[in-house]
Amino acid sequence: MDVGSIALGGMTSGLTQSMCWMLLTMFLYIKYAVDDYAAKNVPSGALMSSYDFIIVGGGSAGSVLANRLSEIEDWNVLLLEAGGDGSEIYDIPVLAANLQLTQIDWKYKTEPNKNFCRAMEGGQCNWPRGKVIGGTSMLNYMLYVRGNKKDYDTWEQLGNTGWSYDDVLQYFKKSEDNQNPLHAETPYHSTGGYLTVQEAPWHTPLVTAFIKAGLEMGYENRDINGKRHTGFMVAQGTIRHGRRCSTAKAFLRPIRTRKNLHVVMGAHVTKILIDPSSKVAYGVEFVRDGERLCVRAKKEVIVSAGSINSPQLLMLSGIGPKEQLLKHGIPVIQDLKVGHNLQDHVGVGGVAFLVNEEIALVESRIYNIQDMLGYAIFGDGPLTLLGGIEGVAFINSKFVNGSDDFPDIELLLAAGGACSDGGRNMWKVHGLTNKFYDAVFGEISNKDVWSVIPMLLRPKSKGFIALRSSNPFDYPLIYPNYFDQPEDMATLIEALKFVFKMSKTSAFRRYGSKMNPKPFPACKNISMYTDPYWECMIREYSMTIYHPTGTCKMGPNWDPEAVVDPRLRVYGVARLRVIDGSIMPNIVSGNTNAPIIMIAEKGSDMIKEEWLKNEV
Ligand SMILES: Cc1cc2nc3c(=O)[nH]c(=O)nc-3n(C[C@H](O)[C@H](O)[C@H](O)COP(=O)(O)OP(=O)(O)OC[C@H]3O[C@@H](n4cnc5c(N)ncnc54)[C@H](O)[C@@H]3O)c2cc1C
Repeated sequence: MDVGSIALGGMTSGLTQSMCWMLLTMFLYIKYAVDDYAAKNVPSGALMSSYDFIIVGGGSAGSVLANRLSEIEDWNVLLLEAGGDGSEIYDIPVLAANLQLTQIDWKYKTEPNKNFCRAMEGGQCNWPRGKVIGGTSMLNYMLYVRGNKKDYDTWEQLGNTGWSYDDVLQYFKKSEDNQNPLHAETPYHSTGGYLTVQEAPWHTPLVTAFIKAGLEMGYENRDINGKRHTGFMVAQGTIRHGRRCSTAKAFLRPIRTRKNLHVVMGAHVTKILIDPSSKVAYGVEFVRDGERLCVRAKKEVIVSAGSINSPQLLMLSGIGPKEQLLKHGIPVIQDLKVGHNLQDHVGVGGVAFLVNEEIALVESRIYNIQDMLGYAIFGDGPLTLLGGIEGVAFINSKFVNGSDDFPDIELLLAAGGACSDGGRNMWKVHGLTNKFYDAVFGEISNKDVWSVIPMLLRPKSKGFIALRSSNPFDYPLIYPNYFDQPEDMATLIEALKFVFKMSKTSAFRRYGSKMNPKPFPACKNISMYTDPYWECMIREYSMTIYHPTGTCKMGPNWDPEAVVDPRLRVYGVARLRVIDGSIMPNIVSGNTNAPIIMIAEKGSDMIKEEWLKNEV
């Protein structure tokens, strides 16, 4: 599906809206037509036979690596990306959800499981991932969240030397250009990095109500990426002048003219070439425009294809669980627990509260000439909202000790809900059946609502990724195993109870907040607002918060599950690293983009340390 038509579909109904759409598109076209979005796409004929480093995947991590490694002028770097170039249309923050199910999304689905995503088509949850330069940072919701200090200290305690919070803070700061002076002047933030971080320049009154509700419930309004983690905050995002700041824009666009970096798009890597006797990686094989090509790596191959594709590529190349590789007829080079340890943040959707004033984001209202021009010319207005998310909070359920500052629940405030686009697209993006949408949201379509998506920060349930076949173009099998561990469900129920209570604070009562009275069809025989009812809602409208991690786990050599060592080198295979979200031993207590950028910053430095030392 074409991005323009689906992303901007809501703008195209009616003559005026069509004109608005045309004006906006023309403006963005004239402003940027002369430039490539992120990089010049090198034609196959101009490729060299070998490069010092080959990076597979130009996503959140891969774009950072391409930049940092090509800082060394004597090194030649090749970045291979399966998707194409970006576009200014993808950069309109409020449209984030509309980028899903388009050609820049891999459009993964989980295998059906009766414990979750029951209201979804085929009982499968949609798992979007970016297939474009910038990867998932190009279709994410742009929230800038780092997680908890204890996450990284735990990584170190697990035997990953060099990954404590004190070690990694410098790498968060290295990439950051925080535009909020109140944050920037603290020891936790910095300015001048490639990645712009700021609040959306425009807000609805709902975010003020959210912060006030937090105060009423005993939580402070604070920088949740600073000294303490627990609290409520107006979200900061990876945006610049009100537009998305993907890693492609941040890290690749400024270095377009570097001669020692070749960026190749539309290149699907099908295999890492490894000498089976010496177990040394020496290149990659990829398919581009139907042609099979091979390139050699003089120093290293770095796999940054994300938490689904990195394990798939390793397994296709002979690195993975022995029984699984043999089942698919793949010769085993190294028997490792690739694809295991899958962790994701699961939440619950559809928790919508009606308000009695026109203060929320309703699609048909925000697509007007004034707001579009405000966006195009000044980078302001409702189109700058981070996928509609305005507030972030970290709270403690009864299962954790509040004084530890290690919250177990994150809340995301959306100034709208699944019904805010009048049933045009959001239900498809969430994978819901048409029947479910009509039953629950039909009567409140286009009404003013706010929602909170609560998410579980440290799930105990773990899943895995497995090969479907040895064909690199077949999608792998995804088993998230949400709620396998009962504690996960118990915590999420507490989160829903908190949100319900929050809707009754005076801050939200001021707008007459009232939960959507329509029960979920499968839950209608259960008393509303009881624990069994909340559980039923969670199992029906389970939602990934899109953070799969851990499938190429980093760990010390005594960890039987480890795939890479603390320097991100694949165990048993020389000159091969994995650097992306898949290396997280435990998922961080927050959104994953900033931590993955940090991982790539640190990974780049480790590579430089090792190779530059050898070259002296
Ligand atoms: C809808 C959505 C909303 C999100 N919102 C947020 C948010 O608000 N804040 C936040 O912090 N995080 C968010 N995330 C998560 C975050 O964006 C991701 O965790 C992060 O971008 C993943 O980075 P990565 O480098 O591991 O993988 P990716 O960024 O996915 O990069 C992998 C790249 O490799 C390419 N690739 C894969 N296989 C191959 C192959 N075989 N050959 C060549 N190239 C290949 C892919 O096309 C892709 O470009 C969101 C994610 C989604 C999907």
